Amino acid sequence: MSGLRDFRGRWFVVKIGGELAQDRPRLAASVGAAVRAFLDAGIRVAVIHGGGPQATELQKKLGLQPRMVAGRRYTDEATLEVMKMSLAGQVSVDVASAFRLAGVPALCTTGMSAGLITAERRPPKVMSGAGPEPVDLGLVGDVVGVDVEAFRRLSDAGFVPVLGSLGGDGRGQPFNINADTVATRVAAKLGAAKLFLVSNVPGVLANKDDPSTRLPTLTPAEAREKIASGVIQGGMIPKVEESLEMLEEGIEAIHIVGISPPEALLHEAERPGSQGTAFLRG
Ligand SMILES: Nc1ncnc2c1ncn2[C@@H]1O[C@H](COP(=O)(O)OP(=O)(O)O)[C@@H](O)[C@H]1O
Ligand SMILES: CC(=O)N[C@@H](CCC(=O)OP(=O)(O)O)C(=O)O
Repeated sequence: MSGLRDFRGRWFVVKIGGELAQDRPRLAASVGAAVRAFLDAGIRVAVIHGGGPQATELQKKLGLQPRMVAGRRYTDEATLEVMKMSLAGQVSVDVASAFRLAGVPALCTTGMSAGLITAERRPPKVMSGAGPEPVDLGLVGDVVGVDVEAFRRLSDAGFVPVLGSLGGDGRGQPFNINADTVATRVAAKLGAAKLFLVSNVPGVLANKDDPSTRLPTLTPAEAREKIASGVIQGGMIPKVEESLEMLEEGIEAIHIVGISPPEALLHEAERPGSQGTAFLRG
């Protein structure tokens, strides 16, 4: 067990899945309260949020057909407009509202602002689960830079930077980026002590349909075995794969955790493995 004060002056990065932003009071009571406690302990916090379900709903309202390829959204010009509207609009304001409720000074924007997240267009790639041909996802970006100094200045000024998962290149072209990807890259570049991927499940489950089968801790070797044996599937695969890659780049611990009970995130930070799944190095 480690006290939060042991992390004074270090960074914690928290990723919020879009689904969680749909219930603001619940988000405030769980993630909001935990972030408030981190700040009170002198920890620097950055937040990345997604907005997948909201974007899908808006696409459908506009008569557009969402096209997901191996968990990533094919993004043409019209889809990028939808991502701007949902990530920088609806979800950003809903997340700001939850943090306001929790007394957290969140500055909500996207990675497009200043030079926070630099991205470049992802070249066509063969993707696991999407056949043998390289897939061109359109205006989807890879993170190639994080302005660590800008994060630090916002934190020094008393703000919690909260970013929707858009990034831009030197010519100002915005790209849609998976929010788990942004969060893992930001955590690695900030040298974060902890990354929390807060999702709609309580952690990695031995049986994905039974929340009582949560695995408290996983080493990289165990996690790879669980992917190979099919225990970890679907949306959880990229989350775990990216996490393992980032552990190698220096993040000390990654926690996949839910928001039920509301104290789950805070208790997981204090006692790794008590409420979620903690990935620990080696
Ligand atoms: N072993 C597993 N443990 C937990 N969740 C799993 C597992 N295998 C597959 N999943 C699925 O992964 C989903 C979480 O990924 P995703 O929907 O991409 O989350 P988010 O929107 O928070 O990024 C869960 O809702 C669950 O359906
Ligand atoms: C390229 C790509 O797939 N981008 C994601 C960005 C939002 C996201 O990641 O939202 P969640 O965290 O709610 O899943 C998307 O368009 O859905």
